[in-house]
Amino acid sequence: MTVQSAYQEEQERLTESLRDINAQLQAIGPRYKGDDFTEQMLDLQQEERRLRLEVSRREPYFGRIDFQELPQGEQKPLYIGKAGVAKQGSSELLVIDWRAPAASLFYSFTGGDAPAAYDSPDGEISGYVHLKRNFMIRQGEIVRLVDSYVRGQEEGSVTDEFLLYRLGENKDNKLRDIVSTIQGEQDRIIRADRNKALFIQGVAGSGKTTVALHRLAFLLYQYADRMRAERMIIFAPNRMFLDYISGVLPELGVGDIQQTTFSDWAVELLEKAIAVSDPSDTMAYWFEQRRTADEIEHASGRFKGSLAFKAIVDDRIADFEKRIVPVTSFVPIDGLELKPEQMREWYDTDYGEETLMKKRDRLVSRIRRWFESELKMKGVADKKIRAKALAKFNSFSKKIPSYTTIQLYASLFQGKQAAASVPKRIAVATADRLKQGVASAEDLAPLAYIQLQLFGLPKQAFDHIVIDEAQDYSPFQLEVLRLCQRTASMTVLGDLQQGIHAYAGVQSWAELTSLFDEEQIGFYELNRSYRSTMEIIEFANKILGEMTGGVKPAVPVFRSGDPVVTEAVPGEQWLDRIEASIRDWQAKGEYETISVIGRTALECEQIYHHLQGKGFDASLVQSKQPAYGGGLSVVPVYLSKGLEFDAVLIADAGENAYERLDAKLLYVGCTRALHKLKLLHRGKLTSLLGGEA
Ligand SMILES: Nc1ncnc2c1ncn2[C@@H]1O[C@H](COP(=O)(O)OP(=O)(O)OP(=O)(O)O)[C@@H](O)[C@H]1O
Repeated sequence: MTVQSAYQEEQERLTESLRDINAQLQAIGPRYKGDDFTEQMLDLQQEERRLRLEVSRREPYFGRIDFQELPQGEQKPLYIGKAGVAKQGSSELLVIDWRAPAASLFYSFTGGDAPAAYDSPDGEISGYVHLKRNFMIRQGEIVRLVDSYVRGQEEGSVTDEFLLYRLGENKDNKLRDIVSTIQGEQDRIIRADRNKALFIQGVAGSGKTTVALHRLAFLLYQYADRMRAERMIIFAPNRMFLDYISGVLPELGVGDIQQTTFSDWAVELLEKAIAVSDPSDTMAYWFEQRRTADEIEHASGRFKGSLAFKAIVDDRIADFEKRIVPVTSFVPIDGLELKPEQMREWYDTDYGEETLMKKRDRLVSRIRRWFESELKMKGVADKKIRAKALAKFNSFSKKIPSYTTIQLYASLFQGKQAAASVPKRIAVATADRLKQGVASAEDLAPLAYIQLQLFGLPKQAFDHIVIDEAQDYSPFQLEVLRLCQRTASMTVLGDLQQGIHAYAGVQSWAELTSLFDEEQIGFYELNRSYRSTMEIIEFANKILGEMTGGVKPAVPVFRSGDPVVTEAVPGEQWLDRIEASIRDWQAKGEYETISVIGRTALECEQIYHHLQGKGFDASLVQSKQPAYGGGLSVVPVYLSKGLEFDAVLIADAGENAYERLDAKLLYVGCTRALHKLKLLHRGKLTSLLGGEA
């Protein structure tokens, strides 16, 4: 078949499919507004269906795979879209959902004449793939049609033409879904076993964030009866990043998943009993001035995030628990005695799995009930005696220790015990802070942990947790989240090579995986980078050189672009040359998003004001920012993590800006670029890049 006739045939089928979808949409009645519960439920279902059809109307499908099931099946075309659609009034499928078992073939098939297979609820199904076709459909028209595999042609291998086309596009201010071009190694993660803690080490631009979001959509589809969106949660590094990723799930037809930062979540769990210090202060401390390797190694965040510190917290909690059950008898009136053995028995046997403060409060209530009923049985009616007994109860119960989370945490930094277990400078700084009712980000994991031990989780446990940029998490943080689940079902993703928050995060995945039993873990690596051109990736890989920490360097997709340029600039011309580069790029009109990435917030302010003064419509990204608006932005390098831009200008890659310890920072900055990367440097180029004058 010629390309022309294939196109015509597909266009006819598309028009027919759209007619069907439109007819189904029109047949949906108005929304129900009454009070009847059953009707309301039906209305919700209908509304969901309407939304699915709306998604389909925009782009009914993006792929087709022709499959012939063995041993005797017929060759059938399967059209794959974001939502499955049946023909009107029939069970025959016009489009199958990308998450359906058969659709996995579209992603996993790598070519060749041998039979391919996919897992279905009825077991493995194998057969021959005859055709793999990609479409791009806009406003009811096929604007692009690419056959990436035709059986019997081109040595039978799948080509990447469609992927390359998609990767070559410009980006705006939001991350997008990738359903039409998910790659085999990504698909394996998306469809991986539900009951596992999946750890994903993925190089910059390998699609980690995107894959995690698609995985959520898959889990909700596949385990609709067991997993609920409201019981899923995504942890991202900051609110700007949350805004950046906020478009993907709705595009995939998924709503209601909680999206938060660890800090916001912990403050909520602590019922806002404590304020959190401004994260920009921490950022400023670590990134605006030079810090030594020793300072990083001995940072209080590393100490408080460690399992060794968790053991100290556990000891403190155990000590509290040991003191809950009184060791002396309670004697409210002469001749009436409640022995400690009895109280111990109640505590140990009756309150089972309750949290500590609940057990403590129940014990106190029980003691009160005991003496009240004893007095009644003994017929003690004298008001004076009763009042005296009550006073005795009050003083007895006061001796049973009681803590708020913050009190218990604060007690770790006071007294002799603290001196023995917590370094003095950390104890003093933390105690001072807590006295003022303020916690720092590093206090939140232990505080949340204590809260869970004392009072428990107020809401339902999570069905699934996604943690993005997990290399910046401490083992203690992950342990806290692990406790909020019934079974380990997590997607934990990150890149050790981008571990720029070394003062708080981990240096190896083992620090996090060791929290789980071996059989609970799945470990995946993503080494192909989809974001940047080959030139940019090869350039960025050089920055890390040998210091890869056991992580394989990023492998580019074969997408070539402009060479990376480094340019020396005299100090006095620096701002003008930044301006000239941007002007040049904007004049070409090739890029939608451009970022000037500076080393510090101070440097960025300077650049931003200069650009503003010259009439540029730029935005300055700051750490508390709730959203990133796209266009031209000026971003401190440490805030650029997770984002991407069509063109990136590293404002100053001089030796003074990036020393050896800053390799990961510069790597993060360079790997934000999709198509164009240029580095200016005042003075000598950083030795990370060869150090030329
Ligand atoms: N299979 C794919 N098809 C098309 N685009 C893809 C694919 N995988 C990833 N991308 C694109 O690559 C870019 C990087 O993806 P993403 O931000 O999810 O990667 P990441 O691994 O989280 O990156 P980083 O760690 O550098 O922040 C995005 O623009 C995404 O759309």
